[in-house]
Amino acid sequence: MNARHTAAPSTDLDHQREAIAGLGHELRALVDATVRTVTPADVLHRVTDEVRRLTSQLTGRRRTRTEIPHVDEFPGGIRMFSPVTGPGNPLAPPVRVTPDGDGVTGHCTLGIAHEGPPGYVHGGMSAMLLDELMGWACSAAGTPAMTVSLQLRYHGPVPVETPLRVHARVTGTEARKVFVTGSITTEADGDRQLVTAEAVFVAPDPERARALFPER
Ligand SMILES: CCCCCCCCCC(=O)SCCNC(=O)CCNC(=O)[C@H](O)C(C)(C)COP(=O)(O)OP(=O)(O)OC[C@H]1O[C@@H](n2cnc3c(N)ncnc32)[C@H](O)[C@@H]1OP(=O)(O)O
Repeated sequence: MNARHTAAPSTDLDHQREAIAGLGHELRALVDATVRTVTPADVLHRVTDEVRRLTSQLTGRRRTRTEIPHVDEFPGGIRMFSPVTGPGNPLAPPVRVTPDGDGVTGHCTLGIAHEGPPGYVHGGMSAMLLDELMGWACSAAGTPAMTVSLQLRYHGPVPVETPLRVHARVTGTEARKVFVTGSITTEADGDRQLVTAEAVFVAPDPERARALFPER
């Protein structure tokens, strides 16, 4: 799991993002502990009551389904609650994305919460990582777009608790269509592609984009 971000906040927005990331970090630790524990039922009941009590403290206004969080930059920027890159989402590893020469690279370590076969990553999780990174590659190329087709090949199992590298790059465009490839390797063996992907993304036409994202 990624280390908690500890840089000093400089604005209210940074302060809010810092707080969101802090809660996300602790919740990821809770999720990890939850899927590993062999503690007896009476302890689980006690913890369940405590978690229910904590959840009830997250009161006040909740954002609506289509509302873009004020801490985000959409499209193509910060997504605090993304299930892949969002530091505030306990479902996210989270993946740290960096631009590279010909696309984008994501770095993450998945835990037992993301397991499919024992000790290895769930295939759907690999698909989610690649889909997201390929979306970032589209944005990095100046064309924010949505997946219309995603084809994956699983060449070898992806280990959990192992630093991973997810790479994605745009290989071509045709009007609003963007063609993208991606791969997952371990950080230790960047030459051995464990999963590869080919995808077509489409940049929605402006009218469709307004209908899909009314609060953008
Ligand atoms: C905007 C940025 C948002 C970024 C967020 C992060 C994304 C992370 C990745 C995702 O998870 S995206 C979520 C999963 N994807 C979807 O939910 C998309 C569902 N599909 C749609 O909503 C519409 O297809 C879409 C808005 C993407 C496009 O609708 P449009 O009405 O704007 O496009 P249209 O249907 O006219 O198709 C445009 C071109 O794409 C082609 N196309 C459509 N579906 C295709 C397909 N499946 N395979 C190949 N090509 C396809 C279509 O033939 C056409 O080609 P031509 O221009 O050559 O005629």
